[in-house]
Amino acid sequence: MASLLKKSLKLALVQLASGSSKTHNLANARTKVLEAARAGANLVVLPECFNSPYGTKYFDSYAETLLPSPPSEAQSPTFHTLSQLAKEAGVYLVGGSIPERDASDAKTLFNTSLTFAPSGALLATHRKVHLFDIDIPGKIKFKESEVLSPGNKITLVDLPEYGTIAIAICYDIRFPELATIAARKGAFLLVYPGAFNLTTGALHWELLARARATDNQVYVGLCSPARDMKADYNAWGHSMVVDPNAEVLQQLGEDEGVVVQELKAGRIEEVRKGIPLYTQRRFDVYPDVSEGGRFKE
Ligand SMILES: NC(=O)CCC(=O)C(=O)O
Repeated sequence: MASLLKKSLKLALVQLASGSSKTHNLANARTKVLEAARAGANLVVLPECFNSPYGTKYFDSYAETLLPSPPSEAQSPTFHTLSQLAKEAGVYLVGGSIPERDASDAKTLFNTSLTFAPSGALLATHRKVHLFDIDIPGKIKFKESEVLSPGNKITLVDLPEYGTIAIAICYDIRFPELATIAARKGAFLLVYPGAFNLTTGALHWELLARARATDNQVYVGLCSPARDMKADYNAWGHSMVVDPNAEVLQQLGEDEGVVVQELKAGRIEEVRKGIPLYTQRRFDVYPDVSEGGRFKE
């Protein structure tokens, strides 16, 4: 059986400490991505909302317009920084996410991830599909939908030398259908830039990463901002890489840092041979969600 991951790849997760200065956040991202590239990374991931503080009151003032593509420098300094950086570092770069302003309706905002090739070309755009609306009394209330609109597609990205990865953002990880469709379409890695918090991070961050790996027998990478107890929103941190057998290969703590992990060609097939879910599914009993006809690439 051909390996989904065609050749071994070094994945880097950059757990960035972002603050209120977009200029500083972009410069810091550049320093850390170049550091990851020097450590041998082929694919580098930044956190959710890496160029701004995370919070509904910030999205409008930090938002950038991404269309027409490529946007001008004035429309999206972040697009240009990431594109140049991918090229300078010679890596595939999943640019975490940024607040995006719809080009045709200035009031409409999205939480959007941009992925660039080592040539600097934009490969994919993912708008967060499931907005983070929760209310746990006495703990945390957050309502992204007050200011953001949801995306409406699953995002698969072909990295020609390596294979296909799937990009989704944070709360998207709670919806197993999205991950399963991506895996059944051939993704070897599910990447989630994400900013969990001290309540749900402690409960579910690792659990969800390992669950999505277990369900789908693929690699999973979660990339968080560093924790800042002076910020309005305290990110959980703990960026982690999980293998197709749900083992946590590496995990950061709360502080800024970079983790570089080799993903091995053949490992997915080894795990699937041992526990052959892929040949045991009962689509005569329940539908194959990846063949539902509503899948949009
Ligand atoms: N930024 C987010 O989507 C946070 C998601 C989260 O914390 C969760 O528990 O889910």
